[in-house]
Amino acid sequence: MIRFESDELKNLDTASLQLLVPLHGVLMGKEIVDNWERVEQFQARPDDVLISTYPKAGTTWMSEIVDMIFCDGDPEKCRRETIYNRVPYLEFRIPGEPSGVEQLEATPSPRLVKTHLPIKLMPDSFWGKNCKVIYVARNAKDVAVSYFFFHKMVKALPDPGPWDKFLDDYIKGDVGYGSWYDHVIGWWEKRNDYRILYLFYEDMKEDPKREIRKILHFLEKEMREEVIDKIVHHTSFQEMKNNDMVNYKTIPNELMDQSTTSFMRKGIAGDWKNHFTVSQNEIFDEDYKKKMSGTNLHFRMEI
Ligand SMILES: Nc1ncnc2c1ncn2[C@@H]1O[C@H](COP(=O)(O)OS(=O)(=O)O)[C@@H](OP(=O)(O)O)[C@H]1O
Repeated sequence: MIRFESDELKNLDTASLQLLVPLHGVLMGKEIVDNWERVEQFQARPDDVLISTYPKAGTTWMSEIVDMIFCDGDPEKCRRETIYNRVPYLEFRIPGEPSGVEQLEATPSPRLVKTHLPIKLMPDSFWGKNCKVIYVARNAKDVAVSYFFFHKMVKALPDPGPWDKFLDDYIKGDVGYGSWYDHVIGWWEKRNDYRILYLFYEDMKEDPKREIRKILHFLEKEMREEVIDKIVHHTSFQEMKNNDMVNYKTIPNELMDQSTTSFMRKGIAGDWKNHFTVSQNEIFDEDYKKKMSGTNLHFRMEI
């Protein structure tokens, strides 16, 4: 279990964690890259369920929904542990704590696994074992804003600088996990080759019950109406914001400083309109049109 209590971690200079290095052309945290062999050779199990997203697209939300399903809709069972111990983060690595791979190796089946890896970096074992994957995609502009605030909060990420600079880096894919475009398109193109359920954050906001039904169908599970309603309630933004087992408040301030902005920040579709200037939006839209021109993948920028 990750407790963020080790002496090694307490004495760590967080600046050493902020370095991004390319891995097969994708910028990633150096700690992840240093541990890459273990990730690449990870042994999936056939009943693993993988939750995959580009950062800030709704991973924690989906993780809580799927764990609620696995716990037959019992919120008390979900409160047994923090989300990062219930749904280990495959490529996670921080000195002094078990890595995501180590955590997963010690987790009994059926396991829920979190990843932000682009599909081209996925360990082969997930495909060999025909694992089910739930992918959540969120519109590029809201992800940019959420990722910017996340960089300000998380001391293991590089200082994002001012918003204008961060947006520029993000458009170019010069951020951790690389280009949003490569990520959402890469997973979209393979959605019919493997058992992938491709969902959208905006659809979940619009009608969470409808999307939870899709998840239940995909996981071949049935639930009574009132249990589904309970899951919708327990995984609403307000409930999750106040739930210390999912809002990351258990992480020490030195690693994640939530004093100015919270992990559960706004939880809406369309917040980008409060942050993009008219000119930033024009530049973004022009670049977006080019990069998305070859795909039939469509996003709603607001609902
Ligand atoms: N229940 C619920 N409903 C709606 N929105 C929610 C919910 N839970 C988390 N969130 C919002 O998701 C954003 C965090 O994304 P991730 O969980 O993918 O972050 S991470 O990449 O795993 O760090 C972050 O988005 P922003 O508020 O826009 O920053 C969270 O607020």
